[in-house]
Amino acid sequence: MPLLGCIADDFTGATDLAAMLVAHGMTTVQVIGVPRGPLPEADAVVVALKSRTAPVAEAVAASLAACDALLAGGARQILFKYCSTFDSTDEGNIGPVADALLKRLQSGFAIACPAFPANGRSVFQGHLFVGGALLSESGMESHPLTPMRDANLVRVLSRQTDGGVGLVPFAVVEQGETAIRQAFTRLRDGGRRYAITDAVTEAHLHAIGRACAEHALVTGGSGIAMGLPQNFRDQGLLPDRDDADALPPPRGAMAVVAGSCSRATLGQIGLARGHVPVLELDPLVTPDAAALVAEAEAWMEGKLSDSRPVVIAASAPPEKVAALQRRLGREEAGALVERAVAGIAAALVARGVGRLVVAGGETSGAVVQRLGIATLRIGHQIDPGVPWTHAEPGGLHLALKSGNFGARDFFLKAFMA
Ligand SMILES: Nc1ncnc2c1ncn2[C@@H]1O[C@H](COP(=O)(O)OP(=O)(O)O)[C@@H](O)[C@H]1O
Ligand SMILES: O=C(O)[C@@H](O)C(=O)COP(=O)(O)O
Repeated sequence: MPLLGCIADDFTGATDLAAMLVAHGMTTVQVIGVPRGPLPEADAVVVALKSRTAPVAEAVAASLAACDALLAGGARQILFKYCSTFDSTDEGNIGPVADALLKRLQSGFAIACPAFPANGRSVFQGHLFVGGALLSESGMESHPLTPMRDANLVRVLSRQTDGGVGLVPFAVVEQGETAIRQAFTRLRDGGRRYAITDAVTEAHLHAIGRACAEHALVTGGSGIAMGLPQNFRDQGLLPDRDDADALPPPRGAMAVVAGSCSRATLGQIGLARGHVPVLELDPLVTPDAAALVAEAEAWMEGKLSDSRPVVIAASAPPEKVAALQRRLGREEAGALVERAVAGIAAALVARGVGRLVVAGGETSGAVVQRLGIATLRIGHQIDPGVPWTHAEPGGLHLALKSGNFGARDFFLKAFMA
């Protein structure tokens, strides 16, 4: 019976969260989509949805169904995981999903904290920073699906909910658990539904986690999960574990597919170019998913190997993304490329690839669905937020990389023993 039930709004986000829980001693299984049968045996279950950019009503319905399944399976606390860059539009989906979950849990208050210091995401005076840059100047302002042009999270979340949004500022968080608890109480008693909570360091996240021990719903990035396992240990519910990340040995050829257009992924493709075979597809020249798959299939013949990866990318810089979107519309442009990358992943697996890295959140969702994967057991992290996982059915070793995550040599490093 899981202690913690998690709902993640995309698949890379789900593995990022699951890796955080494993690193803090909870065995964790990621379930793809709303669980239909009994929950897998683990301390934490992460339900991976593809709801970040779905229409609001769909995102709410899927999140509630996931919540119900987790509660029915015995979960004692629900964590709603969204992106550490708060990816959403003014219509949602973070506000509407959190509102619906609070109502279902008969609770009136939750924190919202996307901070993830190991990946440079910090929240200060309610403003989200990526490294040293405000969110709105970090590259995220050009995201193909959820351009983030305002770094003030109190304002951003206020546009997505009819509940009041307050702030627990840095000066309070610095004082630790008791001060944070008191600030939560003041905000709740003052009629606020959400507390954007500043966090710059992991010590802040541990203190915030402790202050949330009794909250029915916690919302945030994966960073917020680092303080939660200790609450269960303190209650005598979670034993000490040091082998939560064990996986079977990997086999087969190595490949990377990329549909993320983030600065980090473009840099990783650039570095890989000098070291391994790289195919860069141009959906602007070939705006047809089947034709892009056929081009990739022809290219991959004779190139697959057990000793170094191939990289196949549809990723493009902002001008090219904007051009395809002008031609096809934002949603169709994204969907076309996702279909193409998913088809290419299936072709790679059919030709013996046993170790696959997928770059991009939406892209990973499309690939996992195309491959018919039901669960992912979580292994060790390659870089913060990106673990190797073992997929069932099929036994594929899969790493789902958030577009923004990973060092520049990620596509090479992932395959080093
Ligand atoms: N060349 C391109 N033109 C337009 N859209 C693209 C292109 N390449 C990828 N995309 C789309 O951009 C989106 C990237 O989102 P995602 O996969 O979530 O990456 P990230 O993790 O960086 O957010 C996907 O919908 C993908 O299909
Ligand atoms: O919180 C994060 O940054 C990631 O876990 C995440 O959600 C990544 O989403 P994508 O950038 O769309 O991969």
